Amino acid sequence: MTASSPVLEVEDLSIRFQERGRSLLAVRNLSFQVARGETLAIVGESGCGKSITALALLGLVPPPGRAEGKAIRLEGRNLLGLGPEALRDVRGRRIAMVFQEPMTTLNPVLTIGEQIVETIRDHEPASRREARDRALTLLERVHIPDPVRRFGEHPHRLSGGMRQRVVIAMALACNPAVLVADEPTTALDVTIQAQILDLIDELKQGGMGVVLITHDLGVVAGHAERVLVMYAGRKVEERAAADLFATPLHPYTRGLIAARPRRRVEGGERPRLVEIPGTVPSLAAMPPGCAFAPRCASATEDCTAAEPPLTSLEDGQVACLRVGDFLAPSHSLPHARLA
Ligand SMILES: Nc1ncnc2c1ncn2[C@@H]1O[C@H](COP(=O)(O)OP(=O)(O)OP(=O)(O)O)[C@@H](O)[C@H]1O
Repeated sequence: MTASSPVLEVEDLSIRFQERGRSLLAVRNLSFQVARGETLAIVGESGCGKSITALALLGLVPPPGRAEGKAIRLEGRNLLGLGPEALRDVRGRRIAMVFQEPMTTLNPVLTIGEQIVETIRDHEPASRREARDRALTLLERVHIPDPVRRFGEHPHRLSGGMRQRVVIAMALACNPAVLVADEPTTALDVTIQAQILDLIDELKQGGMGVVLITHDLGVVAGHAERVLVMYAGRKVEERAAADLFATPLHPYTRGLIAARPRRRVEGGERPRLVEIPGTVPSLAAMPPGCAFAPRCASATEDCTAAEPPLTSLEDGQVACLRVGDFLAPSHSLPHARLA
């Protein structure tokens, strides 16, 4: 593999669960790539398959659920089909994950320092002293003030934002090639959210690829180069972030953008939040054709007849039968043209 090849390549990933004797696909035929130093945001409402995709990247789909397909290639190595030992070795060392709630990762009875030292020594033959020095450097890297004092403190002494910084420090302990962050800021207040996202931006300057999972498109703006929109387990649009915000193509993406909470402009009214009507269908009751059709104001009869294929654009992909109409010259969509 070369320096310019993607650090992570997912090819035709499906995730299967068994429920009451039925086999259900929570994720279907998902493909994407992440380059070095790039953030790919995966967005969609609750239940669209974002978290289970994140878990699959780390080989953590809870059994009897199963990830299947062609490849989850990390630095050129296919993780699909690796045994539990080999996966455990890759996890933490080459790919690491940060969850929404830091206390799910932190052990309340160990000090911050002990936990980072343990993480380092789990993966590398470092002496206690070396691991301690590296832990202190990591605390500095994630901008924890007074790291020597914090090293000896327990997690409950820290604020939510500081705890999330510690979790990120642990994720970085072995210099992973890819960081998967699943709603890393949802539990935090708005100012702290921005600081954590800025920190992730800073860390990826070193070449780490980032997969940022969120239901909130507001989080994505300014913090992701590309955006993949999922609906009912499927990719429905993938574009460069700037293009997606300027000219969203899939009606679901447009709905998510309209539903995005926005701040009030000084002196003005808070922009109205437009909810997408209806809810994400359950896996056991997928509607025929396009899964979004029952909630879509643009849907026609054709949309319920067959599932729309994922169409390539010059700058990405979209799965909507009506995309040709949205791309017509009267629709001023300057960046998007069919490839
Ligand atoms: N262990 C499991 N067993 C059966 N089905 C599951 C399991 N985990 C997830 N699913 C199903 O997979 C689908 C996708 O769930 P997932 O949690 O990935 O969605 P999400 O978009 O991340 O939503 P959220 O933001 O609420 O986590 C859902 O329909 C869910 O019911």
